[in-house]
Amino acid sequence: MSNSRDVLVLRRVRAVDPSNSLDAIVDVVIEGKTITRVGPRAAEGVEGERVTEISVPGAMLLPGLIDLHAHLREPGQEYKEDLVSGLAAAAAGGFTDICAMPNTRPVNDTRAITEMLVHKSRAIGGTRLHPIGAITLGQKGDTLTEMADLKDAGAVAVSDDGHCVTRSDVMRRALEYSSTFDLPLIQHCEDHALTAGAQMHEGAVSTKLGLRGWPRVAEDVIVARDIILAEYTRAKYHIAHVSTMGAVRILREAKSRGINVTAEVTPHHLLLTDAALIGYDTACKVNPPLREDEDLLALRDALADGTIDCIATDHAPHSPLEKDCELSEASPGMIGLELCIPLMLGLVNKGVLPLARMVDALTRAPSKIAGLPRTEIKEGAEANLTLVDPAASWTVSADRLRTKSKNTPFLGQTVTGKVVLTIVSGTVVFDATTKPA
Ligand SMILES: NC(=O)N[C@@H](CC(=O)O)C(=O)O
Ligand SMILES: [Zn+2]
Repeated sequence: MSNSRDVLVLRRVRAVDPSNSLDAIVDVVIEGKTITRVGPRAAEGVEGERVTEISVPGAMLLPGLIDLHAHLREPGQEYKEDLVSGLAAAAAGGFTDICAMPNTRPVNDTRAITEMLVHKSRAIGGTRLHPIGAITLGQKGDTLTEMADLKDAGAVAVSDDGHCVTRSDVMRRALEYSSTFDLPLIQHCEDHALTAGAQMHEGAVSTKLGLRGWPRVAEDVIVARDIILAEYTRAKYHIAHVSTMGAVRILREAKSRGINVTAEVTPHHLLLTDAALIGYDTACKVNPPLREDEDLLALRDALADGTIDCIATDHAPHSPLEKDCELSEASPGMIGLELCIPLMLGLVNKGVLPLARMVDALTRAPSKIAGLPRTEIKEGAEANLTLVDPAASWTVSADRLRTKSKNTPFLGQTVTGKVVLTIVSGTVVFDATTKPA
């Protein structure tokens, strides 16, 4: 985890940082916490006892990845995940920074819990954790939290994720209140009255399986209403895990009118459809549900053209208690931190997603939304970096994952692309360079 190396040299890496118009084979020299040299021959002459060299043939160096949406389950559900396992999974996934959703037990709706998360995660070290505070007390959707306190304690955004703020009056006040503290408000867009009893996306597959569905419009009506309220209040509004073609259309139109709205998409919504539910696999039960081909294509297009700003994992660990059961009993969610890079590189390799957009969507874009310091590859910047071996193939299996929970439909699949090194503020927090890929 820690390292006392004074100088770290990454030799001949393909450094990709679109925010600095960088895509070149270079050496990168890190001294202490800082990137001191970046260039084709930057490592020349750097030698000595305290120099550590890392050379992974064909490796790609990215600015440290940032996840706006992860569930670490602490406090309260440590049997699914805790800060130690969640931060270890984040580091192994290449994330230098992750934002933790507040749907814990109890809900993070107070200064005390936010402070606990900040202090405990700092003591653990490694990937940095940025708490997200609740919008309403207990995420019940009625009474606003003390957002000034949450922000002061370290919260970077507010969200009732897992639940939607459905009341329009509450949403209006929440947007007004959060904007006075310049906190982005992240909405889980679901009109719960339209999704009661839903197990999956409403469509031909749900009909065939005899399962109650969550229609696209349950997401679309909230997105539309919220954008109207965001325009009215001039607040910073962010859509969590957008999943429908209708929401994409509304988002695109809002952006074209200059409204302050942003959105994230998950890897699973870019790769899977409701067809994955045909075997009643509880690993594929997730909120919002996996949709249809036309949604998936709309999401891909919108991510590629920047209408959707960023990729977020929505890492949602659940134990066998919540997943080894009937679909109707199962909790929604899937893990994501350690699969994000291979899954997204898969889309890059297929020509669906330009590499520069993938990198931007995992680095600059989320840092801007959450107001976090940027991670970047340039001389003088703090060394927050992710080294990836884009050619390494590996098979996803429970024993290779650091997260406590193994709920993913990608188990058993062979993927290409592997994070080999994660550096936070000059310290190596994950290192697979010496182990076989
Ligand atoms: N995505 C999910 O299906 N589940 C999330 C909650 C959420 O992000 O809505 C969870 O906390 O398990
Ligand atoms: Zn959600």
